[in-house]
Amino acid sequence: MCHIVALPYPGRGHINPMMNLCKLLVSRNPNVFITFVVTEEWLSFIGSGHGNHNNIRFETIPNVIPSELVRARDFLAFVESVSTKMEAPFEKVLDFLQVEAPVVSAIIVDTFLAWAVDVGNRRNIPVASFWSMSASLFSVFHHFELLVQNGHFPVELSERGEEVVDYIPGLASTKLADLPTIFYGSGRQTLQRALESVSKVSKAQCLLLSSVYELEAKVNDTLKAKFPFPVYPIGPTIPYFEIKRNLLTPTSLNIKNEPDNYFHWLDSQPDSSVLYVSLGSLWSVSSVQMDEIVAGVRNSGVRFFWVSRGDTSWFKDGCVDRGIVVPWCDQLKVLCHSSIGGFWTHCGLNSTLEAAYAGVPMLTFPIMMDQVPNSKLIVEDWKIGWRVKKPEIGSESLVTRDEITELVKRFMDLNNDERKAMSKRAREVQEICQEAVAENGSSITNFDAFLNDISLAHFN
Ligand SMILES: O=c1ccn([C@@H]2O[C@H](COP(=O)(O)OP(=O)(O)O[C@H]3O[C@H](CO)[C@@H](O)[C@H](O)[C@H]3O)[C@@H](O)[C@H]2O)c(=O)[nH]1
Repeated sequence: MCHIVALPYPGRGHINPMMNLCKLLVSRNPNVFITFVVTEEWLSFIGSGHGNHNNIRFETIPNVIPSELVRARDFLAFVESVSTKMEAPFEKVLDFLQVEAPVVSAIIVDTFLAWAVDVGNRRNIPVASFWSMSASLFSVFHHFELLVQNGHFPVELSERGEEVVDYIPGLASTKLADLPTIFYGSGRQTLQRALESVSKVSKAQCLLLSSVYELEAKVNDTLKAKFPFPVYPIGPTIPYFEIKRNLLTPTSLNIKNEPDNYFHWLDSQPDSSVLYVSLGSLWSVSSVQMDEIVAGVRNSGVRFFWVSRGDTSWFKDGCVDRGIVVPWCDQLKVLCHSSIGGFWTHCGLNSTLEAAYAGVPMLTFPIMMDQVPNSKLIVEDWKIGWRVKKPEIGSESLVTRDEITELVKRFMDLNNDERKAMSKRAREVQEICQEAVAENGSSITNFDAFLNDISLAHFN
């Protein structure tokens, strides 16, 4: 029996891919047993949804960090708590597990929980660091010194945002304004913590990337060459294994017990006619900008499926005749429905990869952090999306309702030649993702190699 302890960073965009990776591991090998460690609050959010897997069980640590419900209000305080308060209770969980059989064979930890690498090393337990963002971004952090050496850090984006960075190993040329906001804009105070986390990876025994090898081949090769230990791209770490068989039969995606059965609504819409709108699980845009987005999409006359995260104030006049507003949904299943023709996204990596896997073109509206370079990947490198919001050079600008209306109309017009080319490319990228997770595909091969490493204690 191979007992793995999984420790995700406490946020939806990190817990989901870690859970998906764990489900895949136990499905590849029935001798794998996983203890998934989250805060008590997070267990209350996810327990019922994920708790029915025989070989995955939960352990909790107390709520020593700010609640998920308020963490976006003071992100710096949240990052500091996560960096300093979780270690001691996590050690207690390990103490408890270590007197139990089976012994812990490995820890998989989110890269941003740098301290857990030291915990594993002190106890002689191999640590696999899991990076839930793009491989390209990992390379940028890992080679941060090059930005400094080339005079690109620190800089004012308003003066130099158009300058090109072409020296990060494996990374396609990119403008400074397309680098993560943590370097030059919002979240800057947490940069030091992020850099420490990435540099701590060299003390782990393996690196798991949520990247699809073929979609970031150069940068994945660079990282493999860089580290003395295995680097495994295993993406997309999305729940494709839960829908794979149903992909081509939309009505069978129906969830019988879903209280608001939005799949019925989707079933009744024409193919590729619906714009799916979701801005992820945490961040929000300003309310002035939100007014413009809602008005712009509505005025376009395009059908829409809107995830409100419970805030329906923008739709209180009830005027949603061509659309549906839900508090939350089964996102990948929705994206795979044949009526979905586009995704207005904030470019979180999970959403990005879910759209890529589903072959759905994107309208990109990054809010912060890695979402900015993800937007560049989507639009310029993979060519499966258009930008709504240009990278910020200087002060934050508003995208108006009229601009949005015009863009959404063109984007959802299936007869538009530019749109046709983008849809074709989206299908090619979809094929790349689906091949990566097919038997003998790059990600599945990497999963198996990782499992083999753990069971043979091959790390080092
Ligand atoms: O109605 C919904 C909306 C979202 N989701 C899921 O929520 C997750 C959202 O993840 P992501 O798209 O990555 O966005 P964030 O929650 O914002 O993710 C954080 O974590 C990501 C991975 O590190 C980063 O790329 C983002 O910038 C960061 O904000 C995905 O699994 C979605 O499938 C649902 O299940 N239902």
